[in-house]
Amino acid sequence: MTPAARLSAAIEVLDQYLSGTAAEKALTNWARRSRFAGSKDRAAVRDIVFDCLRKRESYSRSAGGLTGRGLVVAHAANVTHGLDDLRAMFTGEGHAPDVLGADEQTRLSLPQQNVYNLPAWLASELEVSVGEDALAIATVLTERAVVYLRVNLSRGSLDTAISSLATDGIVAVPHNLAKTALEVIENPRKVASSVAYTSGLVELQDAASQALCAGLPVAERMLDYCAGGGGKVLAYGDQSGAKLFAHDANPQRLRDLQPRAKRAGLKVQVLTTDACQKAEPFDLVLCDVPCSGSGAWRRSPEGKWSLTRESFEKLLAVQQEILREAAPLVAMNGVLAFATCSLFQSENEDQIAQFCAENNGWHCSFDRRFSPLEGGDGFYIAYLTRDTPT
Ligand SMILES: C[S@@+](CC[C@H](N)C(=O)[O-])C[C@H]1O[C@@H](n2cnc3c(N)ncnc32)[C@H](O)[C@@H]1O
Repeated sequence: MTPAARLSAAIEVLDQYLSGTAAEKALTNWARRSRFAGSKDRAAVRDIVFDCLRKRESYSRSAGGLTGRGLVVAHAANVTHGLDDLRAMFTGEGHAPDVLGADEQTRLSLPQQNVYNLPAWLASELEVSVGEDALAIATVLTERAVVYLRVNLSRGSLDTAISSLATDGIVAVPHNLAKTALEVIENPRKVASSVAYTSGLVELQDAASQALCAGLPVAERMLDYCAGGGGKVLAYGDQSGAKLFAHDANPQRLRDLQPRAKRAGLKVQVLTTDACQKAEPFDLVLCDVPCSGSGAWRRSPEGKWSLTRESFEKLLAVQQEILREAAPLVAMNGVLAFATCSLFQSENEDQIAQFCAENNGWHCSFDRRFSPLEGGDGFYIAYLTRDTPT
């Protein structure tokens, strides 16, 4: 496909998304209809669509409306060099999008305003939570996410991983957020088939997520209560001698965990909810709860436009419910670690304050926010320590 034909495809996908289809589904539908598109075309169309989702508000302002074409015209104007380059893409010939109208060209020449690229209520939520960093953070969230790798130190050093990746054409450099973190600066799409990855020397994991796991307290028995694909329990396990357990309310979400554990050379015992109660106490229980995902909106930009106040309120209630469920599993003097990939105070500090106010015998012994301005995704971690009764 020509670059112009990829723009046309992105217009088609975005129109479907704007009429109510999830972006991933709209991309899959397009790929099924377009057997001629190779893997590079599919990746390029996906990149255009995701850029448009990240910058949906600023692009729709430039375009004078929220349409697939408007978003793609503004995207193209952002990545090409000047109006002549742009006109060369919008020729209406072959599979290229229609010629630019006079109105579209005039709009593109107007000065751009700084916008949050967030629904107004979420921009307010961000301002309340991070104060004067709000616009800078919202802007970082409109950029494409960096690909980070975690080096399994039990399998090899950072240097070994860098060399192994290089043999597969991948360039990676250490990142200062975590001592296990590598930032991929060339050929991130080759990672999944590289020897370093398939042999378990590296895993895909955000750098802030790695830092969060590395800081968790030392434990003999650690339960990851919301384990999902197991990213956190595996990161913790690589650096500790703890006996590892994993649970998730949705067992389907755990399906990648055992293959990943095997690749990393780790043993993780999966527990049902009942089995967690039989196996307690654990000296560390991590609750990486479902959240708005606001810290990771570079990766999943659709989330910022689909989140409603109602679904947000439900998430807040689920977060408290999970803390209530997990707390009895923690040993005396043990730690209930609460984590989100959210930037919002209401999902972070406020939840910890509410838990401590409602539950005697617990205190918050540590908390930390990771800002996307540090390079990784936004995260929050708090340790709730269970006090010995006096
Ligand atoms: C943010 S994800 C976890 C990601 C995972 N820790 C990782 O690092 O890959 C949140 C997980 O919580 C699970 N979950 C939702 N409600 C739960 C509950 N009441 N108890 C336990 N897990 C729950 C979801 O199924 C989801 O897999």
